[in-house]
Amino acid sequence: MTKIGILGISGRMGRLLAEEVSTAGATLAGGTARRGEQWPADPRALARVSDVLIDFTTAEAAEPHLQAALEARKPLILGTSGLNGAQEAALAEAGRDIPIVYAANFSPGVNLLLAVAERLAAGLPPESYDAEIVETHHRQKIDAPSGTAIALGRAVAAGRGTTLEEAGIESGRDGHTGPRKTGAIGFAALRAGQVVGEHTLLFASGSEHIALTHRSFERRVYATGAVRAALWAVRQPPGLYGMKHVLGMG
Ligand SMILES: NC(=O)C1=CN([C@@H]2O[C@H](COP(=O)(O)OP(=O)(O)OC[C@H]3O[C@@H](n4cnc5c(N)ncnc54)[C@H](OP(=O)(O)O)[C@@H]3O)[C@@H](O)[C@H]2O)C=CC1
Ligand SMILES: O=C(O)C1=N[C@H](C(=O)O)C[C@H](O)C1
Repeated sequence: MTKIGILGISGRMGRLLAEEVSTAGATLAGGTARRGEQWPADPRALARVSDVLIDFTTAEAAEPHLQAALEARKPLILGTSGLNGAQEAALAEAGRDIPIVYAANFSPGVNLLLAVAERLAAGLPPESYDAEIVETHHRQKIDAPSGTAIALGRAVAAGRGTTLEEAGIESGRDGHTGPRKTGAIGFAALRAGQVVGEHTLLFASGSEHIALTHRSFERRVYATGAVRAALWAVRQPPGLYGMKHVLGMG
């Protein structure tokens, strides 16, 4: 049985991941947490006794976790959001040595939505159709825009044959912003109550709107996907993969 180690096992996602490991017929190798009260805080020790690691923690913690996976030569499933460019570049580098599945969202629905977003963007010229992404999450979420919102923005940019950085980002508009920049991709983030995760992608021209909305009603959908990715990753050669590869959409 595959031994799965969970980095961040005390968290909202970590607790569900621990349940999903046994549901999927795998073994829980152990877990870590920041405070180390119930669980130890040493990712290296966990990596040594695990066949594969799953990380749902913070961007700050993701770096030492990546090092632990690299040192132990164990696959890593990374669901943590809020990584910066340098941290994402380090993942690409590490993918030369170990299998890594890095996904902003492990739900099947969101990964299909990403594919549809890219397709739609390819057919809707940016001169006529403004792309706006609105996301809503629970009040505890510490990063914005969400990883999924950024992934949607990247999908739109890819469909338009460019990158998010080149297209331009308009985020958190406030005050005298001036008119919208043609081709820019807009982001708005709401934090309210205990919303699990909602994302809407809007394409709006002067004469029509297309709005695509995904709502998660329970976090378990992410946990199930991440454990599925872990069982897939142990059979893969080194590489940086996404959930689309796990789902056979790559
Ligand atoms: N890709 C996807 O599908 C999804 C991604 N996420 C992302 O997963 C991450 C975690 O979300 P969530 O479970 O809600 O967060 P929580 O705050 O509930 O849990 C965070 C976990 O990480 C641990 N942790 C925090 N800081 C450190 C640190 N410096 N070193 C080691 N461990 C640390 C915490 O330990 P302690 O309890 O001791 O503080 C806790 O176990 C977020 O980035 C979120 O955006 C969430 C859902 C789906
Ligand atoms: O923090 C969360 O809760 C979530 N984070 C991920 C993100 O940033 O997109 C995935 C999901 O939306 C839930």
